[in-house]
Amino acid sequence: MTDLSKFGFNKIRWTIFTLLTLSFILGFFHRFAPGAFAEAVRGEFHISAAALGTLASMHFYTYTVMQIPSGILIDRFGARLNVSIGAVIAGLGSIVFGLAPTFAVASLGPFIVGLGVSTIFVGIMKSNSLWFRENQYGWISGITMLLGNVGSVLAAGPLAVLLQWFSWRSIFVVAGILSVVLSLLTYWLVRDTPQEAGFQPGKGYLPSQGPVSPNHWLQDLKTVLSNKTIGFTLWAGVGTNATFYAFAGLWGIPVLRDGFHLSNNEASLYTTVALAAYGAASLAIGWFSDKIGLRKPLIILGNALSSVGWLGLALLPWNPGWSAWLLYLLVGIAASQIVVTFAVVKEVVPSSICGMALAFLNAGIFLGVALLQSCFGWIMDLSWSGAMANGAPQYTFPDYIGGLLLFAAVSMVGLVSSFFVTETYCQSVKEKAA
Ligand SMILES: NCCCC[C@H](N)C(=O)NCC(=O)O
Repeated sequence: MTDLSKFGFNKIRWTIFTLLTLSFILGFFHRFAPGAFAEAVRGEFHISAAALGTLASMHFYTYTVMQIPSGILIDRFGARLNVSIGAVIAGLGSIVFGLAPTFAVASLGPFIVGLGVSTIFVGIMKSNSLWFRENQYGWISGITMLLGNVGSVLAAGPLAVLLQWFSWRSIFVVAGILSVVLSLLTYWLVRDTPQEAGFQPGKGYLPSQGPVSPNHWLQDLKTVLSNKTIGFTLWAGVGTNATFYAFAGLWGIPVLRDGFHLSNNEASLYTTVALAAYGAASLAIGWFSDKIGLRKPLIILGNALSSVGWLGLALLPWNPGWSAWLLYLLVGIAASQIVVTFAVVKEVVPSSICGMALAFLNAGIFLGVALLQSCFGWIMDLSWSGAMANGAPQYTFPDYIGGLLLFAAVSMVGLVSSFFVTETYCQSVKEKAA
């Protein structure tokens, strides 16, 4: 084995990080593209809005269901193999969607894409845990989240512009080909561990690396599921991050439109800026947590800010303008707490099974978003006056208060849970000898 220099080490790890991040960003393209291309796709297949919603949601179903299996596979066989295979599958799904002759075949596209991209986020987080030192994990997770978030912004505006020159079909086929190319590059250039890339252990700049777990995966899964801190961090993450995603992704715009008569464009500015603040705060909170060597106070602070934000949105007499900006930014910034939450989850289990633990938290947040979005709508319908216009129900601000109070309650449960999270001092538990 050759002992390469620190410069060589940095070059290899940033190449790995860049390749995995590009796949992550492409994953965001696949997640948000059906929204950007909604009218074009609907027009071509002559389908209703509900059918389009079902088509887009296929991605989320397979993605969520596949999180824990992906974590298990990544812990066993590494990020390189799993992300390479995942990116090829995602690419094929995108090509199937782009070439689909019928709506039934098109529905298969997001299903296959969701299956493929389900390996990417856990793959990158696991790879980060093996290529970056423990006291850099918050910072590198923050950069990962920030770049993913950039992907979601890119997927909205620039996609709509691309559609002026190219058909949605050709854009999906090209995205599919790009995924396949990224998969080949990942297989060629990514290495699961510094040792695999030829670095000798014992150098100061090398992160320590645990062995592959000797246990049956079911036993490791039991270890993850029975870890109390993981349970508490999940509640804390749902209280901040799932509530925010449920709001920014669905209810944050209609509440301004129905409650204050803002146009769609004016209202969407608030959620876009809140998402941008979330991305920037993710980087800051990860860096700050590593710097002070603490995780728990930031988890508590995130849930406290989130609770105040949701209570403010439900009960204060806010209006579009500075008070709305303040409250939207507050819940967005509080949601960045998820970076520290992911770091704790990685640190309270041996590194050999951290893929599974990260996947469990991610799946829980996805499920939380889906459930919270539905419950919010269901609560709105309970208070709805029955007013209709052009065949659609008409809501007013008071109809949104129940949903906002629900989010406040979930954040407060998260706040209580966050006090029970174990402080890791930014260090992983040690691997037990096999
Ligand atoms: N519907 C979005 C939920 C986001 C959950 C989590 N904060 C996250 O960013 N996960 C990364 C991923 O895309 O899997």
